[in-house]
Amino acid sequence: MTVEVKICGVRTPASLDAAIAAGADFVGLVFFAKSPRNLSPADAERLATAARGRVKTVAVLVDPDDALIDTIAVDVRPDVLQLHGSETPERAAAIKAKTGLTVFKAVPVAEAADVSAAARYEGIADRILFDAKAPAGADLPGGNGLRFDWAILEGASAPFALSGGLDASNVAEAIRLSGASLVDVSSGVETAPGEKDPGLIAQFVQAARGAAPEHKKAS
Ligand SMILES: O=C(O)c1ccccc1N[C@@H]1O[C@H](COP(=O)(O)O)[C@@H](O)[C@H]1O
Repeated sequence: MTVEVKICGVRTPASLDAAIAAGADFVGLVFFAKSPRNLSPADAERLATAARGRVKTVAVLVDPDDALIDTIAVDVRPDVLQLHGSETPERAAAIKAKTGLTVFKAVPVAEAADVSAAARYEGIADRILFDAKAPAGADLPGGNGLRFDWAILEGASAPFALSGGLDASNVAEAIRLSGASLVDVSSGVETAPGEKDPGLIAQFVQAARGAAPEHKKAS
């Protein structure tokens, strides 16, 4: 099984090109004012236009209102909406119905009970994205470079995505322990918050491609 890769927080044409050259499947465009990766809809539209037909784009949103969703869906035209806030299953379903887009729902994880709680999004979200729970009072709900115990995902319903503190040195182990079919990285391919590094992006994609979940490996 090939594990898909998402490079999140792409802000420049050079970073977009680096992700495509490395063979990423998705790039994430972040719409969250407090993030060092935040984009205006106009800048995101330019990047999404450059990406079209080369790599899938994911709009990363945190509790978006309908006006922002309309702007993103009409102007940016991403392939996927990633809901990274406290959106309820009902809200996620309404956003999916309104836009007709694929929806990834991020679920914050600190312990096994958080993984079970993701079941309420089954049949609504196209993919659950398990991300490390941000510390209380953190500015960002994601993109903090924090990880959690990947082994607690062993019983999660597949297919799911994994993020939180991944980098080229640990992504193969994360895939092996969790069984994730998509891995998502932001801080782990940066030299400073919001500054993507082409070499780190290439190393990350290569490391993820070489990995296979434990239970999928040939004996
Ligand atoms: O990256 C951000 O700035 C961000 C802001 C708001 C919501 C989500 C965000 N990113 C998501 O966080 C994880 C990756 O984080 P990291 O690799 O630990 O830095 C991933 O799901 C991003 O899509």
